Amino acid sequence: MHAPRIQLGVNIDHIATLRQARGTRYPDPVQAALLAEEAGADGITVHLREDRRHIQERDVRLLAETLNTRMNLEMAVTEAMMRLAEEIRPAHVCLVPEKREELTTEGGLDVVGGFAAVQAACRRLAAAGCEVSLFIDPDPAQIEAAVRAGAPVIELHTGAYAEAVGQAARDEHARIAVAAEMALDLGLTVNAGHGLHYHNVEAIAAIGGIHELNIGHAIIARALFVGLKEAVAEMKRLVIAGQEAGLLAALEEHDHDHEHG
Ligand SMILES: CC(=O)[C@@H](O)[C@H](O)COP(=O)(O)O
Ligand SMILES: NCC(=O)COP(=O)(O)O
Repeated sequence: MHAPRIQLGVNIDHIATLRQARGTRYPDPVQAALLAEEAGADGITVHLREDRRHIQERDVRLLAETLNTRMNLEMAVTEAMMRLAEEIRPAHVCLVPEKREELTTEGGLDVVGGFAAVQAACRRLAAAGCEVSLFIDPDPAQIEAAVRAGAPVIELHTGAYAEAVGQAARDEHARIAVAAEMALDLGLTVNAGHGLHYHNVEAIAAIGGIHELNIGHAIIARALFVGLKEAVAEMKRLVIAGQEAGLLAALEEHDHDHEHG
């Protein structure tokens, strides 16, 4: 059974969080991005938040001129962000919900509730040459709305899975797997991310057909102890191992059905 190798997008927001805490020039997210690429990152993700708590507009502009892979710009659907994306034209734009008071992105984008605005944003970004992704919960209604809005890609929010334990984690994993299958059947490219770390990532990578995982916080945290290149390389090994385990399980299931069916 052949499948394209799963991609790892490294989110470097948390490098900028450390810099912004003191208002220094270091650590530099651009330097981090280049090291992550050298260590095997397939793309670099940045979330330019409205409150500018980590990544700054200048970082996005510098990255656009420096990256050797591709930028995935996460942003809210606001007119100011739309204009910036249309000017910079990142390879990928992921539309995300944003609340100023949140610690981190709490839920997925409500494509159903904000349909007209999301659809208009998808059209504008596609016209600017960006591949648009919608960061949504693993919810059939949101997936169906993403297709209607014209987004070719979704990123399934794995935060609830990452926070759950025991049976609840297994239930959240099943929700993501069912959502991924539905989205693939509808012709979408399926990415996933948020809260993934070295102990919970393989089970998500094992879900059939996932194209890319975007991971930041855990990689940057691990980099404190092993260095950024090693932290990225370790995560990449786990992601690929997870995908291979998933493919093997699918093959065994197929053989079993064939023999007994
Ligand atoms: C949308 C998403 O999941 C990431 O961009 C994540 O939100 C980054 O971290 P912060 O939530 O700390 O900005
Ligand atoms: N879209 C998810 C992302 O970019 C990384 O989120 P996290 O790993 O920092 O939680």
